[in-house]
Amino acid sequence: MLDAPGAPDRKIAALRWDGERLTLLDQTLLPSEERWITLTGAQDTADAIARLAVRGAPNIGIAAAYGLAMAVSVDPSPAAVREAAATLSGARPTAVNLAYAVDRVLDAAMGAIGELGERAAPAAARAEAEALHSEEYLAAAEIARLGADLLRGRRRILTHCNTGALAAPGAGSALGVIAELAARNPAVTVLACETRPLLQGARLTAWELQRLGIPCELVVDGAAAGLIRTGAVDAVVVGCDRIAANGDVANKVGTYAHALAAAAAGIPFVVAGPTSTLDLATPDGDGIPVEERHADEVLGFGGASIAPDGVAVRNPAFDVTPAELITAIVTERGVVRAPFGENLAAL
Ligand SMILES: CSC[C@H]1O[C@H](OP(=O)(O)O)[C@H](O)[C@@H]1O
Repeated sequence: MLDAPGAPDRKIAALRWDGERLTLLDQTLLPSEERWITLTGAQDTADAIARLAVRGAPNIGIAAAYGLAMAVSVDPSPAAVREAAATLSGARPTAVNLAYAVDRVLDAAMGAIGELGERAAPAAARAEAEALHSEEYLAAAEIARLGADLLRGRRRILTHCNTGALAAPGAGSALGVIAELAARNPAVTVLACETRPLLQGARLTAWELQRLGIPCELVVDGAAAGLIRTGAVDAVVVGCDRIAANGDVANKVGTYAHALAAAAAGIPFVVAGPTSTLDLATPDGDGIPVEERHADEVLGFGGASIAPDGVAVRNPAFDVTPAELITAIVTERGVVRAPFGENLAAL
């Protein structure tokens, strides 16, 4: 099985599709265990997205697309198709890729039903999901190329959360840029922020970079600003979960702090992501829904409690970085700079 229809098999893939079933590398178990799970439809796929067994904006969308395609194969009636789409769309609120992907497959299924009847819906839904997967695979390669061109000569790169093959097809988004930069310049090194509370940086990015053979130093999130201030970082490169029409970007919580530090230090702060993450219907960052996750994620990890019983918790999973702090947004259609509003609309 390949990680994308027609794509060359890769060492790391977060999900695989065999034409009928979606299998996921359960990312909640990494790096200690590599366990693949097989899904059957909308509910188990939505559950996997909600608990971050599969995660990362593009891969959330692709998983949901295949989850809907599997559901349509079971029951292609319009009511069942719409219910399955709603189940999947409700899995997580921030990454616009989820709604984008579900809407594409839903439209394909409903269009087939309208034109040819319910029996045509499964093939139409499957084809749309596979088309999206292939598009995202190709987008990742172009983002890596354009991002590495942009950052030519930058060596010490700080990144946040996980944006590699575990988050998006192919080489990923921001980590794909970093991998291409490292392929062109062996002196490239990465400062990977651990990314509390679910530790996507410590558990996933460090794991990916080790497998890619790219030097990486793991840092606690709170160390990033000081390292940037003292000149230890040449550029910050991060992913995105939703880009508003004015260029404000929602990304993993902690990203805004890195943007502030980068601006204060005068180094580039670069966002990388496919245009499936662009939400021109949302005027600015204030309109982006920021997922608030369960307090337990903050109160402990791996079964160990790290806070007193009864303490109150806030656990926003994302924050919004204003466009004025962003040097450039690297998409597969080109590198976008300020004025972001008109330049994003022109993509
Ligand atoms: C390539 S998109 C990766 C993006 O998604 C992550 O969030 P989560 O791990 O909660 O899915 C994070 O915001 C990354 O930048």
